[in-house]
Amino acid sequence: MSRKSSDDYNLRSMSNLMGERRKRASDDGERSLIKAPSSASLSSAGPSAASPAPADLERAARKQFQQDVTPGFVYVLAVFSAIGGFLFGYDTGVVSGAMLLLKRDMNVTALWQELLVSGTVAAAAVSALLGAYLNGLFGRRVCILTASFTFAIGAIVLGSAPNKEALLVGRLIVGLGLGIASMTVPVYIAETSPPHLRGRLVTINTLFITAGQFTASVIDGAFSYMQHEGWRYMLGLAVVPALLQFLGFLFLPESPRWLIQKGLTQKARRVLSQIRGNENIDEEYDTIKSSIEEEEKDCGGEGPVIWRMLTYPPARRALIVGCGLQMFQQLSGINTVMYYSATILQMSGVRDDKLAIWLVTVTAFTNFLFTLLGVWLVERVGRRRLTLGSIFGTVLSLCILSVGFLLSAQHSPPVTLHLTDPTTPNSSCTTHLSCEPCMLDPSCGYCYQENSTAVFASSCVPVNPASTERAAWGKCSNSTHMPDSGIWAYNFCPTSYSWVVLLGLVLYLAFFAPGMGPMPWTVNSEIYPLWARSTGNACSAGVNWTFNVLVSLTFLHMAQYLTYYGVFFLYSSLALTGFFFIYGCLPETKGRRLEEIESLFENRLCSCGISDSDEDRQVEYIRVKGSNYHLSDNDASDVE
Ligand SMILES: O[C@H]1[C@H](O)[C@@H](O)[C@H](O)[C@@H](O)[C@H]1O
Repeated sequence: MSRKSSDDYNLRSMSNLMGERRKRASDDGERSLIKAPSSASLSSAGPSAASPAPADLERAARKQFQQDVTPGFVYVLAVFSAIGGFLFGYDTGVVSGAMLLLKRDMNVTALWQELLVSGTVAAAAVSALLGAYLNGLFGRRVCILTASFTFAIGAIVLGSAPNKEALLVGRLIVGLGLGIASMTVPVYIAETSPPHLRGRLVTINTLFITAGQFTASVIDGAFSYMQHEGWRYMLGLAVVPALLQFLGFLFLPESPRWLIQKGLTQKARRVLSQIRGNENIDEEYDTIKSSIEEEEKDCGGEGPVIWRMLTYPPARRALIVGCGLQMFQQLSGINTVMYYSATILQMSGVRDDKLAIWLVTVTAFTNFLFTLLGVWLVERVGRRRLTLGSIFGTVLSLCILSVGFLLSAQHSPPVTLHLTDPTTPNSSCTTHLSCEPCMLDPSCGYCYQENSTAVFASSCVPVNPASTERAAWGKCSNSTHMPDSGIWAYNFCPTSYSWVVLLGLVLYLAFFAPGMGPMPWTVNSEIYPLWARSTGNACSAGVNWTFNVLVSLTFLHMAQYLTYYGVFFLYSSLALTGFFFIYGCLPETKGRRLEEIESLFENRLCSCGISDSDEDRQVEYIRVKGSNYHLSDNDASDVE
């Protein structure tokens, strides 16, 4: 919707709203507080003694609205949709623990491990793009049903897989479901929520992603005690939430916006009344309808949606912002931290593998807990401030992580015994002089003794090709630890600076999780006009999955060339670039109707736009019941 029509609409809707409010106020004895100003007074006169200050109006109306026009049904919709987020987190999180057991039960080589882990993410990237087409054609509800059905089939295939080829098929099926769910669920929640709750409800989806990751880590821990076939339960259990979502969605409605777009207006009205409870839906219905009609005139254009988006400046700017946010989310290294937190924890002195697995649940829980903080903050501080604060803290904590790794590297213990085994004469391990380069070489590990008073002999030896849990030969090759056997450090070095790394890890999650974790999904669900919403979300979700796989697959290789501190420093520079991008491009969308958000991307000098720009300062909106009215400059100065 253009700025002008949005303002006209705001005037109209505010007058209607005030009429309604006055009626209600007389019942409540609130007549003295809420009066209906005329359109003229709304746009020209400042508040007088007869009309209360806009801030009071807003407060009273918001209170009233929250009391009686937020039916619980929107929460039911959000929670059932967010099971898609839970499955996203569960399926991406559970595989690391399942892999440990699979390596024992089936002969999975390193290549197959990589295929099983990244096959899902790659399939998700492709199916997220496909999801745009399905969403436009069949609607959000059918897409969510398809995704949950696909998850359920994938889980059954995985749980009963007779060989690794079947496992790969199952992982690919799960990936197809993931891609569709990840792009549809935020859109569905955004389209069914009232504006004042939209941010919070969409953020619940990311909360469920992190809850899925946490649950996966607990299930991994619990089934790691099972000698055989524990992986079947780990991978197969996803069928339960998938079926729950499928059954739930059989009874839940389609998005009213999609229905109106398809001309199913009677049905759309029914759904709107159902999800808005006792609220008058005429105004919302009219806004959606007129914005769709206007969109068809203004940006109907010719050709595929992605082409129309690229050639229509507001949609193109929104696409840049949406994809940029998703890219910087992944470039900040979240999934490296999630996947390699066991290694980071081992560096801090946790040697016991079982304990390390359980401590991963602590990392996942911290991520969950701070995402919860994001759910609480998003409607209080807004998307823009939350994202900026979050990425700034992320940059700082990545620097702390980097410094921790640097200190550990500088004080890396030396290799004192250079041994060569006749069976591996050409091993690169003998060339490393300290633990740091030895650890970074994937074919070697560091074997040492702790607190030894004898002449301390530590060596860099090849890893056992059958299991990274022990050395190929020497003191660390015993699977049962003898009193005089050494400590096998694969992927980590003993260090006394682990507390700096741990501090960095905790701060990282505390800053990343409330903002950079959920906001890219939340913002993407609201910045595109309806005609471009599915395609915009599909592209940005595709970007998220693509960078997810790129960053997590390259971590170990990059660490070999740049060392750990180099990689984390690189992530922090990328996150800093993200900070400037967000500062320059992300407008505030809090409290605005989906139909008016498009105007935030119009006529900007910068390729994107800032909400607090001079232009926006002249046009202040008071949000009452999710509707806005347009104030003159005088009035704007009175807004709290
Ligand atoms: O927003 C989510 C969330 O923060 C997860 O923890 C992360 O693993 C995902 O990649 C990300 O998209």
